Amino acid sequence: SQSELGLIGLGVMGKSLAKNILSRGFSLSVYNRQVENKEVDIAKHFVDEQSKDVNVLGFDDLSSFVNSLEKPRTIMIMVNAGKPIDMVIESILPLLSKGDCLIDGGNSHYKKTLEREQLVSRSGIHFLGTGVSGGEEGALKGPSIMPGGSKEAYIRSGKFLEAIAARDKNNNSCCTYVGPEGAGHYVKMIHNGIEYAEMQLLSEIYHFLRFYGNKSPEQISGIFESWRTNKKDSFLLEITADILRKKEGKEFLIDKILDKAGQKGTGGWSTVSALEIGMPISTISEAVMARNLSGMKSEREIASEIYNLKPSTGIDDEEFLNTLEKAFYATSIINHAIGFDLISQASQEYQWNLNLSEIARIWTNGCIIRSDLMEQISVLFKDSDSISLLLFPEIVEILKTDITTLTDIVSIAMRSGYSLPVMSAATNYFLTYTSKQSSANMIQAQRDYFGAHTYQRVDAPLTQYFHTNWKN
Ligand SMILES: O=C(O)[C@H](O)[C@@H](O)[C@H](O)[C@H](O)COP(=O)(O)O
Repeated sequence: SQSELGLIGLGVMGKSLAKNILSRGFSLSVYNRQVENKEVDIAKHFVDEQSKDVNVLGFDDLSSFVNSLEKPRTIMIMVNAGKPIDMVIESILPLLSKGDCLIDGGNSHYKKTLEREQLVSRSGIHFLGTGVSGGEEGALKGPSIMPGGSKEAYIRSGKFLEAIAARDKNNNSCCTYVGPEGAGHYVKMIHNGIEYAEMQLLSEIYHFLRFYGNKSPEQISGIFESWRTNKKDSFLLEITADILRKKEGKEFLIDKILDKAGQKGTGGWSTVSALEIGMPISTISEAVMARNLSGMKSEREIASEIYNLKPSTGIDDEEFLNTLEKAFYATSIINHAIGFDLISQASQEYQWNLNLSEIARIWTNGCIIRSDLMEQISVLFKDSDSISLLLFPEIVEILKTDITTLTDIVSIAMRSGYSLPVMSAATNYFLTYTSKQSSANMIQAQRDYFGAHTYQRVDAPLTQYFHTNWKN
């Protein structure tokens, strides 16, 4: 008998997803190309590993793989983003029939996804550019899934994705049709942007508590564990507290890890997208810049010798820790607001008609940024998703009081010689976002002074632009 679903690419995510699919009772064909100088037939090896009661076929030949699938075919492609996905499409397209559907589950760039969708649709093939979040464990037990592309394809193939996805608190699937074209991969990209900033926020707070607060990793783990209560829990807070308890012999593993952060691009792409559509993205771009700066390890070592700055340590009493906890949560809210504002703006820019409440709902479980805050965001956007998160009364109530915790912690850190890139970016963003009068009138004057770029006036119709001969 033929398989209901096909999966190409048995890497970390592909293998876990394949096991997830089999655990839901679907019949599955898996394909993995023969890797040079590797004896093992990866697909055959995967099949041998599975228990006998699952329905799986393994192939290292693409046409036998395609012929093993029920028509119209649905094939998930789990290979690295970029060239590998184009190579798979190129080799499989001639083997497919009209109405078949390809699902790209990698971290592909949303503009490439649009190109690929247009390419395969010329052969009558459907394409779903699909964000999959949750890492290895999420892929196995239930990730958050963000499919975008042809609605028709989703109507037919979405059932597989909805079945393997995580469940939200009402037991609904954390998978929904996000929108047309590259909307699925766009939303996954911003998911990763928010993820970058949340990770950086926890990292800079860990570092501040470690060196300003003179706390051991274990003590900091305890503090983060305490923050997980009273509806402020998140997957990233949970794993960070876990990481800080990990020992190698008597030593903490965190102290053995080199402070040079890697990245595969989605945070940077989010920043480029914000620049393209003219939106602020400061918490996310600062997180990307912090990774770039961390990469300059040897130069930082030279600079630290030359400048020999001595960051001071401070009093980290109960009050300080309470203030820090509030500042952490306030920064996280501002970071999420920035991410959702960008999604909302992109939705208008590209006419994708994205549903922010549904996007937040499928991010309440399975994905890396799942959190109690995301539950609240999903509910808030249900009422209206045309305003910023920062304008909902429930959020105003929190930030109106807690803005002082941000300015307190950031100023203590700055005075003591510690950088808090994401927390200070959030503070700067919020102070400007909440000020009727910004400093941009001076920018307009300077631009007009040296470049006659003209300016609008507060006392004239906004349709009129003025130029001043500043020298006279
Ligand atoms: O949602 C997820 O499951 C992760 O975000 C996943 O997509 C991956 O781990 C990122 O690629 C990490 O991104 P960097 O390698 O850029 O940190």
